[in-house]
Amino acid sequence: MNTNLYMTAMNDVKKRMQDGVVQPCTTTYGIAKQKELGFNDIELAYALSAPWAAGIGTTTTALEIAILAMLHFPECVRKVQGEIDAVVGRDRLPTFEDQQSLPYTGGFIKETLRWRNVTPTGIAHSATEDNTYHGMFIPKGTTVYANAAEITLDPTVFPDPHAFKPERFVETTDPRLINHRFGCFGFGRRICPGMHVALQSLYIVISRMLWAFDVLPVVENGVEYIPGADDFTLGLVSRPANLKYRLVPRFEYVKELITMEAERATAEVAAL
Ligand code: HEM
Repeated sequence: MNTNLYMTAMNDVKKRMQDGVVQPCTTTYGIAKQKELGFNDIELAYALSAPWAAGIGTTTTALEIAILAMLHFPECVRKVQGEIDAVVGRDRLPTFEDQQSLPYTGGFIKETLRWRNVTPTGIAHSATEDNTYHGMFIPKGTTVYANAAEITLDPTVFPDPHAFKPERFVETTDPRLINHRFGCFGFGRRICPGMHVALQSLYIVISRMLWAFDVLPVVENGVEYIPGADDFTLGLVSRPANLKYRLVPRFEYVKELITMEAERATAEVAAL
């Protein structure tokens, strides 16, 4: 299935290159250099598309963790919505231009990624040389995991680490928090190359979601159901289990504005 998907995506760009209606991008670059790279079509399609696959499950999981946090910490949601309403108003959706003016919303996203880690054990690395760490000998070739989940709960950096406090990233003079590097994206030279795409995606989706909707618990047999804050699937990417919620429009013309925005975005993509 992946091969079909990746080949279709690449062939679409090839056709648009032939028709002269394409913006230069990684794919146009790769196609132009195919012979020089020595890749056949399938190899090239994978090289161009597969890195994005690493970004889909991870980014949607981060969004699900944000929704879980919204259900558990409605007072933080009200502050995000208050900030968005004051800065953006009611007549348009938030845009990337608003991002710098929405510090609490930014803090909410940072706190989401800190509170519950998308990849709690990080990705396996291999020691490239013999090491001694805190008196423990780690021979070359050892598989090493960084305990990412614990790193983002370190009380010396994040006091009261199990509390959800977006303001810890806003009302601070601590350079470790101001320059917070998001442990959930890994470390060193193999740090996630899609980190900035992920952060921008989360900003635009979360700010627009909370501009438009209240995120509320579902009601089952007359009782509000809130998924457990520690109820997560096991695996490299760890998702909230049994996540259920309701999106309730915050005002009447939400549907109309969102439909208009979807049509505008579709037209923009078609024009590329
Ligand atoms: C919230 C979303 C994301 C999370 C939590 C995340 C997390 C990670 C982590 C932990 C690693 C391993 C880093 C290491 O080895 O130390 C990684 C690697 C990687 N990520 Fe992401 N990622 C996210 C989004 C994305 C996106 C959107 C893309 C692509 C557009 C992407 C592409 C990649 C690739 C290609 C690698 C492998 C890099 C390498 O091995 O050199 N990721 N990511």
